[in-house]
Amino acid sequence: MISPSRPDSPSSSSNWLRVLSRLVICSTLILALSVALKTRSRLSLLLPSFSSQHPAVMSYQQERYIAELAVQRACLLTQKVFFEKAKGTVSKDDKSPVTIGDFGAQALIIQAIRKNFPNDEIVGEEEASSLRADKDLSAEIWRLVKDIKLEDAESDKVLGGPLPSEESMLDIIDQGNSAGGPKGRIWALDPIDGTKGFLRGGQYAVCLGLIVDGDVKVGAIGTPNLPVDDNATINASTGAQQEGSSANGVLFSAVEGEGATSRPLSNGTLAPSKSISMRPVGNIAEAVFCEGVEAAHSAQGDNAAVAERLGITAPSVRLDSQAKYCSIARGAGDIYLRLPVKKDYQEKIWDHAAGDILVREAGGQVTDIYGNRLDFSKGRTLAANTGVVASPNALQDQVIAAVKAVLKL
Ligand SMILES: Nc1ncnc2c1ncn2[C@@H]1O[C@H](COP(=O)(O)O)[C@@H](O)[C@H]1OP(=O)(O)O
Ligand SMILES: [Mg+2]
Ligand SMILES: [Mg+2]
Ligand SMILES: [Mg+2]
Repeated sequence: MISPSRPDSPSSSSNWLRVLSRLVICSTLILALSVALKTRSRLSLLLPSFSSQHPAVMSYQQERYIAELAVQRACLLTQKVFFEKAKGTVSKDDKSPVTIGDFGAQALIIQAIRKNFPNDEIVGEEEASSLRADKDLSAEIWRLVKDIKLEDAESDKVLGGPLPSEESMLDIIDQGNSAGGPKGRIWALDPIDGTKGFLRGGQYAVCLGLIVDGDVKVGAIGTPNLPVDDNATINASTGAQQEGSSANGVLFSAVEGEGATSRPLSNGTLAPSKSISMRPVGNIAEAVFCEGVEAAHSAQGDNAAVAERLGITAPSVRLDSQAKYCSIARGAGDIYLRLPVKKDYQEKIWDHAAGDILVREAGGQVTDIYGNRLDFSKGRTLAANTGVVASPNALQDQVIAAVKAVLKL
């Protein structure tokens, strides 16, 4: 027969022990929870810098903001050069205006990256050795750079304010010397993309992309001479007819998984943005090509053969620079073809990084002529790719099939 247990029996004291140990576990859990909550609220106060090391927390919002603001400030410089010095110089065979704009814009943008993301690497198109050898040119660029600031003092401070000296400007230009590669955070910078367009008085772009572990995550492109109106007719010679006109000047940006936006360029804080997307095209024969102006940069005869194969009859929109990516991303044109002229030309990462994410986030695909995604992990060039084909998701397979047929791939 089993006797009933008494309060002082061994089984009753083990009950007490169990209750006590539960109490200890509960209070430890409560303590751990409160420490975690406090740490989280402290992190959220530090979020801008925290997110740069832990992108999942805030998906590159700070990077996008700095990229947009830095590109906007650099556009103040390029436009100053464009209106004061560049327009029409192509006929005089004087390339120095674009050189001034290139170096000046690269200095201003790298300064902003260094200030906000000091551990990141930068692949910039320009390097300062030729400038160190040309004291007059260096002094001229410094005179321009030192006076460029956003009208809003706070925004300007975020980018690091004015550079301290001409020497520091040269040093900073050289910090775009990263070899690129498959690991880490690498900014790809083209301070003026489409130098020919710039000199022609037409389209050019200031382009900045952030590549993380070989994939583009953030892009910002300033196109001072593109019309603000998405539906305005554009061609190679559409430019900023008048200095200070509010009809032209657009800032595009995109973050992976967050869509693409555009806003008018401004002199101070960022203007309100709107979301952009590629145009839905039901019948591919109704699509419009966006192509380069320079015959040396893409094979225009092959482009025409692809258009014919797809039944496209509308004339191509011809533009210099990554303004082509921007145009198709906002539905001002549908398909961007850059078919190779020379087999051995390797495209540069700064010529495509920002455009790649912009189009992908606007509902398109960007591949090479074989239909492979652009591979930004190979160093300073797209060594694994040949040519570029970009179009809305629904059309890409058809376009690639036509490209392969024309190029006999
Ligand atoms: N031989 C070439 N093939 C393809 N692209 C080139 C070639 N030479 C220069 N580029 C780059 O092509 C881009 C502009 O071409 P497009 O306007 O036809 O798209 C620019 O990035 C330009 O450099 P840069 O940045 O120095 O202007
Ligand atoms: Mg370029
Ligand atoms: Mg360039
Ligand atoms: Mg160049």
